[in-house]
Amino acid sequence: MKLQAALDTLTLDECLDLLKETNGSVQIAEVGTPFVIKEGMRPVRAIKKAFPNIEVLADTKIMDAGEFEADACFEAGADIVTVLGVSNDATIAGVVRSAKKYGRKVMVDMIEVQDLAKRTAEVDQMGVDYICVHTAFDVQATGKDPLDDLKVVNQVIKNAKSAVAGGVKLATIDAIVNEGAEIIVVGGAICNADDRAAMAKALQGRLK
Ligand SMILES: O=C(CO)[C@H](O)[C@H](O)COP(=O)(O)O
Repeated sequence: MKLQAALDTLTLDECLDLLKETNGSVQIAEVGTPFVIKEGMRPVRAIKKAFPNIEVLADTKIMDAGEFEADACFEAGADIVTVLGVSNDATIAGVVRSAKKYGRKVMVDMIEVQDLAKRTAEVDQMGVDYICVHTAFDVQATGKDPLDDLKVVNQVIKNAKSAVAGGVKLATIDAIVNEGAEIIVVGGAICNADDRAAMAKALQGRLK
């Protein structure tokens, strides 16, 4: 299991400090979608250069022009790129082609997929590395969390590994760990913690 820290709202300098403070607890640094919108691929390059041993995920949530957009992320040094599960198969296939070309990985973000079992079965046949269940930030306030969706994906997948995102915190991580996921994504619970290093260490301590 790997802990992925989602860096969504901090500045680049704050992210570099966070990764220094939490070094050893975080295996994957996610350059979050809001961060990509603000800064493009600059944080991907900077984080990869400063922390060559940490995997960098570009959370681009690609929806079209899959190969072209994924190429740009991998050229910047991303180890993993995200594409949306609701995208056309041709878009996901393009991202997979790009990843194979660069020797990198693809995560499919299943945010807002309506028939999760059906789409997971389809995407699982497409050569992707991770299938990530994701409770959208905008619906987390309703109390929904991603555990039930993770159970669905874990029952269906035969090739890809599962990942989970959306409001995961210390109080909810044990149930996720017990269910099983290769990557557990935590954003706000680390970035907004009073002591980020202690929080990342505590979360990492719960992983198997
Ligand atoms: O992709 C995202 C939002 O679309 C976030 O990075 C992901 O949900 C993790 O952040 P948090 O733990 O704060 O929900």
